[in-house]
Amino acid sequence: MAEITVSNLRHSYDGDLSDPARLALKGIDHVWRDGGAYALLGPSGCGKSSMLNIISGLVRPTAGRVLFDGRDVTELGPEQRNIAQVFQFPVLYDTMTVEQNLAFPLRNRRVDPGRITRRVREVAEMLDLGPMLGRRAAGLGAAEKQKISLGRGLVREDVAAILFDEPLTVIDPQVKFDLRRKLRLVHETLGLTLVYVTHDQSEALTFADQVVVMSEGEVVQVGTPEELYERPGHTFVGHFIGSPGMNFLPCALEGGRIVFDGGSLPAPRGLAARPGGALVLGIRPHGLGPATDEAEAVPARLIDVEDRGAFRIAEIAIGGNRLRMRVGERDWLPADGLRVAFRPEATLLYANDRLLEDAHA
Ligand SMILES: Nc1ncnc2c1ncn2[C@@H]1O[C@H](COP(=O)(O)OP(=O)(O)OP(=O)(O)O)[C@@H](O)[C@H]1O
Repeated sequence: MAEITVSNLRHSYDGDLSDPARLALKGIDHVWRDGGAYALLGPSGCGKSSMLNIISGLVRPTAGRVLFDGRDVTELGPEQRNIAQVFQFPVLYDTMTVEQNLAFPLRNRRVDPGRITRRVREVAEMLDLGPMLGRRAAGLGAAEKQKISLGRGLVREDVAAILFDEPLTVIDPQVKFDLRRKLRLVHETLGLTLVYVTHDQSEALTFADQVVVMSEGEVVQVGTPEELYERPGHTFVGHFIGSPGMNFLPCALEGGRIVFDGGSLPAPRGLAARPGGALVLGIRPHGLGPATDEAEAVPARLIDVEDRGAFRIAEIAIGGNRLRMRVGERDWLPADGLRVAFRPEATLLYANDRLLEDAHA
């Protein structure tokens, strides 16, 4: 396994770098640590597959460098990079048995037969493929076939990293959950560097130690699932992660207070300089609650309440702002005279979409 560094990576599919807005990748610097379990998360078209294909060597970046353990591999093709890649749809040989399919990447590299048998059994065991090693792939269902594809990615011990490009899209939800758990287990057992591409936040958050969030050709935040949830570094992350996403209120700092349409709150103590650029207050639905005896509360109007089983999501209006507030099943929500408290540690400020790091109340 290797540490993979991408440095000032820019990519345009027509080779023209003159218009930054049109680039598939807009100057990315990132280090994929050796042995890390990463998710690469972002909406369709944000550049995830481009990044993955540049790491594996399937696509050459228009500008920038790719380093494996400090060695520049930018000009090398996929076969010289030693990367395993698992795609959305199963890639295997229908006429071969499960065992032959799993062994194929090793036989191809003339690995010692004894080692092949051991490794194939080990990986088959981890993926629950042991009982079907002798069966032909042709007769198996989509989930089994994709498990074999995953297994073919995992059997090689010499790879720099294993890249998964939305590998569970064709799998039904229950099996998906199971396979994700297995992949985590495989990661813990084998200590491989895994990069898992997905546009599904729950997949990313349950799989990865570190989530790399991309938007419009840029990496907007790298962090643990908890960091992304509790302290989104960018308004895009607040909006994209969480269901429902973060609430945002345009605001200004005046006389030591954050002032927004419909109310105000004390300004964060740590805020040294007055930030420039468009300022917004961000707060997760669980950072809001009906005020009990809080001195600082903001008048709000209840619009609607949605039952989500163990909790409810209330839609409220504060001035001209619409917000979502998470409330317990038994919390009392008055139709008139509702006052809402903002949990200070969940109240974050963003200038030009970037979190002001020292800025919570
Ligand atoms: N082969 C290609 N030729 C031209 N443009 C491309 C090509 N592949 C991707 N693009 C463009 O590059 C941008 C990034 O696409 P990319 O496939 O990397 O994003 P993605 O996040 O993986 O999206 P998806 O989840 O839909 O695959 C998009 O604007 C896309 O249209």
